[in-house]
Amino acid sequence: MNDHPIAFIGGGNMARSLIGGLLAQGHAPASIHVAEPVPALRDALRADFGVAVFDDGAQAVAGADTWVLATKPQVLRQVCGALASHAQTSAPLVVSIAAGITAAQIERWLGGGIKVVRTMPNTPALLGAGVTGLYASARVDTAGRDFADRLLSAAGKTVWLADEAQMDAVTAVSGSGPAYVFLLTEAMVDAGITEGLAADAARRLALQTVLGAARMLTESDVDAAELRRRVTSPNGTTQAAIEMLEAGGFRGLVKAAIHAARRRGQELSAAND
Ligand SMILES: NC(=O)C1=CN([C@@H]2O[C@H](COP(=O)(O)OP(=O)(O)OC[C@H]3O[C@@H](n4cnc5c(N)ncnc54)[C@H](O)[C@@H]3O)[C@@H](O)[C@H]2O)C=CC1
Ligand SMILES: O=C(O)[C@@H]1CCC=N1
Repeated sequence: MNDHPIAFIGGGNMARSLIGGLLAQGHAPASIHVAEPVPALRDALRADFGVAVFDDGAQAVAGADTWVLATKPQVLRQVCGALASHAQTSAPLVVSIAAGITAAQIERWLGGGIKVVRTMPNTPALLGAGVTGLYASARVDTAGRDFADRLLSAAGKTVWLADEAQMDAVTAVSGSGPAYVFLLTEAMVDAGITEGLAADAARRLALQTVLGAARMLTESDVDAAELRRRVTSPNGTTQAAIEMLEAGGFRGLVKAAIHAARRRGQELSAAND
């Protein structure tokens, strides 16, 4: 797929992460076209990646048989409307990364009869350490699914879903998920400073702890609950901390947060239809 032309519509943060992954996989920069209205972002894309940049979507999709929709959900209807006649002519495989917006909405906005793969990557894609949930609409054949899988594999792991209704839950767990880990890290650093550590020491201790814990989670067969138990000595320091988190409703709060994110995904679909 390395010279297979791909058009990105939107050249913001996530598009940059995916483009970085494609280039690391050996994709030819000249075969990546990006439509991005902000001149400074276009300049940065050209300078950083050597990709072909355009201020107009129609120019970017010319000759590309895969389109990646990477704008905010709020502008996607308008973006698709402007590209509908091109979609009808060239019948591309359309891969969306937009939160909330359904495959059926995209297909309708592009004039109908279009192959759409709806995906939800996350920002560790920048390091090739992301994870993406994917759902293919019925029109997408095996070759289209394989292509989408390879495209998103450049950003990390892939998880296919048979039921599109689950995509908002994917968004809530892994799409938004890095922010939860960052918030926990911020809170750990702040608390360390409150307990008397220098800011730099608190930061280094917290960051390496998150990295080490993530590696233990992903590099061993032991589940999170058992790993937690192994840190928690009876009547020890961890037990004191965990009891405080449980008493404060930590698990319920995480559930409520993820539910709120899933609901917002559904609202984005309805509000931008
Ligand atoms: N940031 C994240 O962690 C994740 C974001 N997403 C989804 O990715 C999409 C993009 O998000 P970000 O990259 O964070 O946003 P962003 O704001 O960094 O990028 C969107 C880009 O689209 C450009 N744009 C606006 N109108 C356009 C048009 N008519 N044609 C072409 N480009 C246009 C904007 O100038 C901007 O650079 C969103 O739909 C979001 O739901 C998905 C997974 C994770
Ligand atoms: O916050 C958002 O809406 C996007 C989708 C997942 C991560 N960022």
